Amino acid sequence: VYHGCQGDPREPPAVSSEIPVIGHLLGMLRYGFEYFGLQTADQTDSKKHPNYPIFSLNMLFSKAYVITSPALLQAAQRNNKFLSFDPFLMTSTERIAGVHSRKVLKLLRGKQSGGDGIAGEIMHAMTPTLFGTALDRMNERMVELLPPFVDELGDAPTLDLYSWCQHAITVASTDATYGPLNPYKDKVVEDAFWDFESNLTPLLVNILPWLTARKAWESRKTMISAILKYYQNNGPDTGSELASVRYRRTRDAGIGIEDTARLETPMAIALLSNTVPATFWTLFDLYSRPQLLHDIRKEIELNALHVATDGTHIIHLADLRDKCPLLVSAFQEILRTRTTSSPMRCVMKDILLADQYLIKAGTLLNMPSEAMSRNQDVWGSTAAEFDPRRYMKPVESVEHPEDRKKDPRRVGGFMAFGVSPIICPGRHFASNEILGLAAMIALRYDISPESGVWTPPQRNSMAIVSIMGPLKEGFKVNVKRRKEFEEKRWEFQPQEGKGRFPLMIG
Ligand code: HEM
Repeated sequence: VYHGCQGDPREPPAVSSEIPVIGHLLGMLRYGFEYFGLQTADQTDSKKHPNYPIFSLNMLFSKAYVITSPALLQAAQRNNKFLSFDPFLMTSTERIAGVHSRKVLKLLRGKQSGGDGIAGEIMHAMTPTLFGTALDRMNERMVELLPPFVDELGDAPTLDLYSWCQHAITVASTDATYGPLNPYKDKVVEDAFWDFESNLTPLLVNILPWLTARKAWESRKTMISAILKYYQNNGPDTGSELASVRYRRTRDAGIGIEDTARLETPMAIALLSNTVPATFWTLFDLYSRPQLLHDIRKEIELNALHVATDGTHIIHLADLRDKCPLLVSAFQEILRTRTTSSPMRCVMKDILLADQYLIKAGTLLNMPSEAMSRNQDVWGSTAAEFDPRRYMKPVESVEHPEDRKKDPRRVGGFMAFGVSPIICPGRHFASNEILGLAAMIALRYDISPESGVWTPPQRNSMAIVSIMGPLKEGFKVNVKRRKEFEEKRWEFQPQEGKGRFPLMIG
């Protein structure tokens, strides 16, 4: 528990809000975790947002420190054992998943907070299910499902590209995870999930949620009963290792089947809420740059497209990974420039960060990517620019000799998949899915915005857990089949043991 500001001169400087006392709290309710990033230095408004390496925000009953410098981010990483994610995990278990049993919450809570540490164990057990042969199996299923969606893309001349991404990714990702009895196969359950995910803020605020968060509350009920049915029909037996490991570990810990179903609701958030907007922005950022799109099409066509004797056009995923460095680099640049990742930890003990700044036990520590992703110490003088070749190794950039001097490793600045030691284990599955889809669409279709201009659409701040800028409304586009690839049969070919992408992590 934080006992108020002690006024220690070593504490980071406080930043005031326009509305006294409750301003920062209201800001968080309005903008979600993105609010912390909005407080960091901004070239257009440098007086209101002083360029401190760390500052504090008084939040009525608590205090949050916001780190904006990569050096202090690394200092925080060195003190990781005093920074905990557990309180957030428990809040999300209660408010998002809706688990209220004291006994179950104690089982799940971290050992350092007096619990049995089961939530941490389940998380730990998931990591190997998203690598190696388990990842191969999920990729195989996922890429079987995507081509029919891409085939249909050209059927209607105008469509909402965001809804299209949402439906295709939901079907392919949940089927690859849950198998033939996938509870999200039912469109009612799919729609319930997106109503739930897009309205999480009132659930988290938790004031009479059955009234104030009605949509999310009702949608969650629909999801839970579908997941329960999936368990009753032994769905995990025919699902991925990810689904069966989560089910088994939870049940083995002594948690009842209904609470196990509740605990499964946040899994769909991890699986979908970043991948969908990341797919949309990947398409948006490639199609809005005609020269880059042209270069990437050429790269894929030359290196990853194979034509079988019966004329089937096959995109090899391992070739996208190993032989299309521009595509992989541009994807990471899109993640760097679009992410609103803002890792948050609870401070468990007073820490003197970098021998200079005192951060006090019971406060929150936030590390918003807005500041880090654009920091010149990390990214050099082009930090503010979109450079699709930024991550290419020297040998890969024959056409661009100026890239030879670049060091592809950037410590402390790439935040899209989190910061060590909490790094997204689903990043390889997501990259296979997003890059496979983007590659096939790029070859087969021309896409232009219905409005005539690629103006970035508005984002939905109520979808508080997504860090990839989910949209508030859709984005209408015109789609035209490219002449050279009309009327062809298309497939993906995954390759055993080659599912991991060489991605940057923070
Ligand atoms: C482009 C897509 C994705 C992005 C940008 C992304 C991003 C992230 C980030 C930033 C974190 C760390 C959160 C924090 O520190 O507070 C995270 C954690 C996590 N992600 Fe992802 N993610 C993506 C896709 C996926 C997928 C497809 C899965 C599952 C198959 C997944 C599963 C997870 C899990 C389980 C964690 C928690 C890890 C832990 O606590 O140790 N993610 N992700």
